[in-house]
Amino acid sequence: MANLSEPICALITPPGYAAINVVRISGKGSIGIVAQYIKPRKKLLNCPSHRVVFGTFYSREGRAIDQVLCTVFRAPHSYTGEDVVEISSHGNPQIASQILENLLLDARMANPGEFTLRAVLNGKMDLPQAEAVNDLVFASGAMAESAALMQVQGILSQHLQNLLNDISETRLRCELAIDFADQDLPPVDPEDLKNRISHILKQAEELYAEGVSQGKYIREGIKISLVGAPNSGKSSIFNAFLKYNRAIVNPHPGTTRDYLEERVNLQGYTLILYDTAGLRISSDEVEREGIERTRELMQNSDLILYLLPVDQEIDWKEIDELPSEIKNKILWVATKYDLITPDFSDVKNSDNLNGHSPDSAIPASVYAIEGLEKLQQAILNHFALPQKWVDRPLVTNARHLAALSRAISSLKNALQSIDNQAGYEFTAFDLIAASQALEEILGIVTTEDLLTNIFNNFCIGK
Ligand SMILES: Nc1nc2c(c(=O)[nH]1)N(C=O)[C@@H](CNc1ccc(C(=O)N[C@@H](CCC(=O)O)C(=O)O)cc1)CN2
Ligand SMILES: Nc1nc2c(ncn2[C@@H]2O[C@H](COP(=O)(O)OP(=O)(O)OP(=O)(O)O)[C@@H](O)[C@H]2O)c(=O)[nH]1
Ligand SMILES: [Mg+2]
Repeated sequence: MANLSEPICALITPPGYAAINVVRISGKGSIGIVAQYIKPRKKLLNCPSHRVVFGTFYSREGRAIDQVLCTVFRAPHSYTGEDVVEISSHGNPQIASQILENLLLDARMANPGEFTLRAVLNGKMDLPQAEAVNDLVFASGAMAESAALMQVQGILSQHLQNLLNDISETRLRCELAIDFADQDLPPVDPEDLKNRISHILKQAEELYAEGVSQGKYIREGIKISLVGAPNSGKSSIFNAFLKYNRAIVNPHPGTTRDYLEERVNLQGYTLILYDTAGLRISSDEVEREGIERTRELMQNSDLILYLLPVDQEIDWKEIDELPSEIKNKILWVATKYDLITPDFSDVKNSDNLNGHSPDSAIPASVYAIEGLEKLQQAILNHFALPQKWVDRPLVTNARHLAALSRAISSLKNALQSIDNQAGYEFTAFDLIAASQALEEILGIVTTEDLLTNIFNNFCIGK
């Protein structure tokens, strides 16, 4: 790993013209490095932490480059835990480049995520907090933002730490039973041990279940494909969700051939919508390829909106032949419902479909006022997602979920070992394995590979 505390610098605002640009330098001697270029020099050198100095930045040859504000953070009281200076200049990219060029005489360019990596290595934050910093930067909706912020604030870490403490205490009891088995101590009560482990297991399982059913959708968005017979109104619904005419809509069946993908925000959630080629037996080679892609998309979607237009005969054979794992993620939608009634305020699901649709079909129309409202609500209800914001520990990250799942297996083994009267060594062993899995999430045990992997996905300057 690169020399910790060696000064690193980067532009931390987007490159280009702006009101202000900010260049950050962190590491040993950062304040002195910047002071070489700033007048009044002494004022910067003597500046206490968390203060701002107004001055002029001069190039090494002595040419004035810009009037700047330097914000000083003194180790360990900074984002990275090192000495940090942030130099705000007028937002001309050439000015920022010149500032950076001068700093690069004594510092090197920061790698992606390197400031945050240092924050982790200097104990300013743990790994889930650092990962959440990146999630926060790339969050695509209010829900993802609130979940990431919870994690940045350490709410998830604290919860995991509590679980770790409970596991440790339980393990200690097992070890006492092993070490002092031959002494005259009150014997360890297996029921008490089981209760303790069950309690930990329950919390871990809840965290996992919520992570799988909500966390992933919050962080990565919900993949929803629009499928149905040709002309069932897929592209129209797609456009209505996007609020612009992205896809071609036409009375001619078979209009959409390849699928289209677009992201749209729904009440703070990101929906990744796919408009697809209509499902039907076709002799046209291009259309057949499109239909094949639709089938693949259905496999990969979190939810399928299967459109059943109220004015067409429905091909039940096509639907019956769908495999059950596909059927399980279908929401039936009765499209073009305005042809039955233009007023959506009092329609119930499924009424008036002439027996064409399953009972639970949701009425929808792109031509009626509020014609999509029931559908949008049904989508959110389907995932039982939080309505306002995330206000409790939530696992959103695949790495965390995988480790949590291993912790759960080990806790189950620990319970089993008590039931089997295998000996408390085995229980203690399983509890250690559970702890290790949780410690992996927190980054208590890490490898350079893991860190490189995580921080490579960050942007420069973070
Ligand atoms: N200008 C600027 N804005 C920013 C950041 C930054 O680094 N610079 N941040 C990051 O990218 C985020 C804020 N994160 C930060 C976290 C800790 C400290 C800090 O100075 N911590 C000290 C003092 C804490 C205190 O006074 O309570 C410490 O931990 O000791 C600064 C920024 C978002 N906004
Ligand atoms: N009355 C009514 N007509 C609709 C509605 N939605 C779509 N249509 C009409 O139905 C026809 C087909 O719409 P599309 O959105 O192109 O249907 P599609 O499922 O994408 O069709 P393909 O791409 O050919 O499979 C068009 O003439 C639309 O104007 C609706 O809500 N109400
Ligand atoms: Mg279409």
